[in-house]
Amino acid sequence: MTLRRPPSPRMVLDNVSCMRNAQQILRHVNVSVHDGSAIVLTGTNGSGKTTLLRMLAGFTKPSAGQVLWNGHDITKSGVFQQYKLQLNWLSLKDAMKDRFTVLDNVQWFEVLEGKQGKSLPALELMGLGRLANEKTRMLSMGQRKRVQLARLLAMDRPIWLLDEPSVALDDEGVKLLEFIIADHRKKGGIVFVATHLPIKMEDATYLRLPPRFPRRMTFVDMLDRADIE
Ligand SMILES: Nc1ncnc2c1ncn2[C@@H]1O[C@H](COP(=O)(O)OP(=O)(O)OP(=O)(O)O)[C@@H](O)[C@H]1O
Repeated sequence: MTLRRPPSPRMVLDNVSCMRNAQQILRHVNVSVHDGSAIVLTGTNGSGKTTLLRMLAGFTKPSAGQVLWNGHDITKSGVFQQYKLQLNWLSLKDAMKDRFTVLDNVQWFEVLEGKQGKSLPALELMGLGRLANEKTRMLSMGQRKRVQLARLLAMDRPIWLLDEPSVALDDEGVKLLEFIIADHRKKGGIVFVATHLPIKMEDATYLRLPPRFPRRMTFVDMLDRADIE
């Protein structure tokens, strides 16, 4: 009988720390990520969720430790050239051109990927088919977020880095987000999500980043005390 070795993780954050402006933001983060996994980053404002996503995207380098992809350090230039093609980044800055149509704003990214035919179905799935030929400046915030989600689908890359993806979405939008994340994972995709809001994801790994400073009394605490006294 031969014993099959378990698959190696696709990504490993190996004792990763990060400094910004001479300040320690992340300390000794360790996590192994297999295909199909979801990693949910939580923590108070300023705890470093976006910093961690930026590091995974290669915008910021770890000050110690390594991010490994297929066992290779992503900061090595030969590796990064390949790794960056795996990434899909969604943040509060939506990188959309207001004077372009909604469809153009998705298709542009799809064409850069050398792909075609996915943009309109992706917009339709997001409930925006009717608006595909409207100028993007006509959209509400939640509709813009749906366009960003359509872009994820049209670009179809394996590793999604999502910073607050549910902000501005209505209930149906959040369900669509949960659906596309589940579907992506079923196909082996990996999702990192930084969020303050609940997003349903089966068997997700939760990584709660500690607050950077001891908590001081806030206005909310004062209001709570006023209730008691
Ligand atoms: N460009 C920057 N240069 C230096 N320090 C930065 C920069 N951007 C953010 N920081 C610092 O890094 C810390 C972590 O910020 P980050 O945006 O990663 O937190 P977060 O957990 O995503 O917060 P939030 O919940 O508010 O989105 C903050 O305290 C901030 O002061």
